Amino acid sequence: MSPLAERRFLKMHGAGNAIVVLDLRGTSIRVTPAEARTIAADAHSRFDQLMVVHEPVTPGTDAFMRIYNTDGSESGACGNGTRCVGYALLDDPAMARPAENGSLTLETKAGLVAVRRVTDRSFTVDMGQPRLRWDEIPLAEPFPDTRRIELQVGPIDDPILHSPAAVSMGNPHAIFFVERDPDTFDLGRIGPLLESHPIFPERANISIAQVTGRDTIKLRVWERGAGLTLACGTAACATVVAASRLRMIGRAARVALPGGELSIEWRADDHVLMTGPVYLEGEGTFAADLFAGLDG
Ligand SMILES: N[C@H](CCC[C@H](N)C(=O)O)C(=O)O
Repeated sequence: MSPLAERRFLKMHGAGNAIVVLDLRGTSIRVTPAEARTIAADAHSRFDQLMVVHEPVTPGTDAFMRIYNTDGSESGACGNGTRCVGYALLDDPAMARPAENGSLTLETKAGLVAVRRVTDRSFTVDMGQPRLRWDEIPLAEPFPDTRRIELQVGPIDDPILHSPAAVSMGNPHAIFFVERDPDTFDLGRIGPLLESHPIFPERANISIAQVTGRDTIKLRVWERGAGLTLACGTAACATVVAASRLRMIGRAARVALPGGELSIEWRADDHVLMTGPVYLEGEGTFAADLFAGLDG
């Protein structure tokens, strides 16, 4: 029987991004891609990202997080999910441990993030610094200027989308800036084509963004390994950085996504701060036979 059977999880969302939080501290259990896919496929625990909390690795941090997409792939960052983990480690009766002044330092395979409470249901995450060099995104070709890369969708002489920005927030993002409403593009069809384009050796999250004011952006996201989601925190961060680099906005914006609004600031010290809501839908335990069909 899987060591995950009958373990408790929290069902949450951050601005509509479906998140499951699982606490594996005190165990040596590591969720396999197949187990993550199985959890995502169950109606009680479906997620866009699964946030697994492990014992801290680096001294001075509070926990190590592994982040799984619906397809079982792992990501180095998840903004909405990190706010949900912040809530769980500060407020959940079973998961909370004493924390320094209501803030936590969490580690992922991409580095450190810091989360702190703003209000009862709002948290700010310091997502760290954006990675902007072509080989940090990563891209398959040495683009000297990642503010616009040579990539387009549609006919060469009349592309539907072209010249996206490329940014990593610990995970790869391509952002197409458009003049008209992003909802008028068929991202459900375009997204999967671009997610796995050879220019992205680790695939990519694909965003379509419309700058609607000096500090407002409308954003739609096709997520790597998860598909269309109602919100994506790292995409919101990547989009503000990209728009700022292109002088389309200053260094902060409110980003409107289908599931809600996120406030992003690319601070002068190069750290990107994201503030947004968390919502606890409930909790559950994985059925004893949920993983029965998995070999090994
Ligand atoms: N929804 C997440 C992003 C997950 C990124 C994941 N799709 C990947 O990079 O593989 C967020 O709020 O930042």
